Amino acid sequence: MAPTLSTAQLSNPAEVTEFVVNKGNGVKGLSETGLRALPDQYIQPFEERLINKFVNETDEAIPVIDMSNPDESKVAEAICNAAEKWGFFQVINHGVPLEVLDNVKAATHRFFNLPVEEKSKFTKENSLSTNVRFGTSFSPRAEKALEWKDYLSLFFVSEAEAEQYWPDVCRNEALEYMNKSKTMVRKLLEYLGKNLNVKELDETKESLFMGSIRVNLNYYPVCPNPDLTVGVGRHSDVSSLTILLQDQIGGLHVRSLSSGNWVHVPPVPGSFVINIGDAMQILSNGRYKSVEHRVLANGNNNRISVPIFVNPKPESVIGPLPEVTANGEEPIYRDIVYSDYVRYFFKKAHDGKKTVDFAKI
Ligand SMILES: O=C(O)CCC(=O)C(=O)O
Ligand SMILES: [Fe+2]
Repeated sequence: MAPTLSTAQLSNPAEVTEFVVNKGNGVKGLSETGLRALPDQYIQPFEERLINKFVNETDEAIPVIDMSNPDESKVAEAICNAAEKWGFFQVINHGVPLEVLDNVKAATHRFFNLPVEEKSKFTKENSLSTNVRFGTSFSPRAEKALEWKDYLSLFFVSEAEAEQYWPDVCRNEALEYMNKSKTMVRKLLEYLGKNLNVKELDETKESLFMGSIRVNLNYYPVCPNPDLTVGVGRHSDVSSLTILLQDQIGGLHVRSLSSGNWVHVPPVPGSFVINIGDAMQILSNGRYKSVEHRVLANGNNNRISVPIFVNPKPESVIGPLPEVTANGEEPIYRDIVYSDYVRYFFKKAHDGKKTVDFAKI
């Protein structure tokens, strides 16, 4: 049965927070009450809502790269160019079986369609593992305005840990998705690394670029006033690389480095959206760009996405790679323990590109 909230409860911010955040109904539960107006705490400041003035006025588009091109040097060149000029690109014919993508999308719907009693077993308060977290918005306690999104975050430690703690309805599909994507991730990192004079992805480099992995299942339910809020606010990712699977609904926008316009990332069936994260921007001494992006709320459709955040190991020290600074290039970032960087990111609300300044010299 759909959850209910009275009109009086809906206009009381404390009651809404109790229902969405503490009781674990999420914005999906809120959306399913059939509410007609956006509760106040989801109303974003005016400047965060202006996106529609900028989109559709641009014919810019992020590159779509066919990874099956037999001329591998062309693929590598296109990827490195996109990483420098856009920080974002899409890949097709990437070698990850389409069935694996369909299965993880179906598993995402299965998880979010569970009754609230089941999902709330995985909230911060209830989850038996700190590596498994069902939540809403980005950081509800730090944010002045909330985001219209629920998520399940799965930090991979081991198959055994996942077996014990990840939700049954999506565990195998999320693991399969993560494992089957690794060959492609390695390829991308090899191409990006070679262009930085990193000769091979040995154990040390693997641990630095892809030493830890987090899979998120994101759910953006239908929103009563999508123009007043956001699905995800402006931010850049703290990963080295993010691999994103989106469904056919659309709504992800990327800030063009050359024009400042917000550019829509159109859903391309069977593709991945790839973006450079802050860790890679730091490791490459600013050569590869971790770019601002955001997701619009949608008034007509529910949307899901499934990012894989490919990260350094939490205990890794990241800073400009010696291969990059060997030729005398001045480092623009200091060395920093990756987990300190991530902690700083999660301590505050989404605020565009500001996190990376934390590592600036
Ligand atoms: O859902 C999307 O398209 C993007 C989500 C995102 O940017 C994130 O989870 O960091
Ligand atoms: Fe992101």
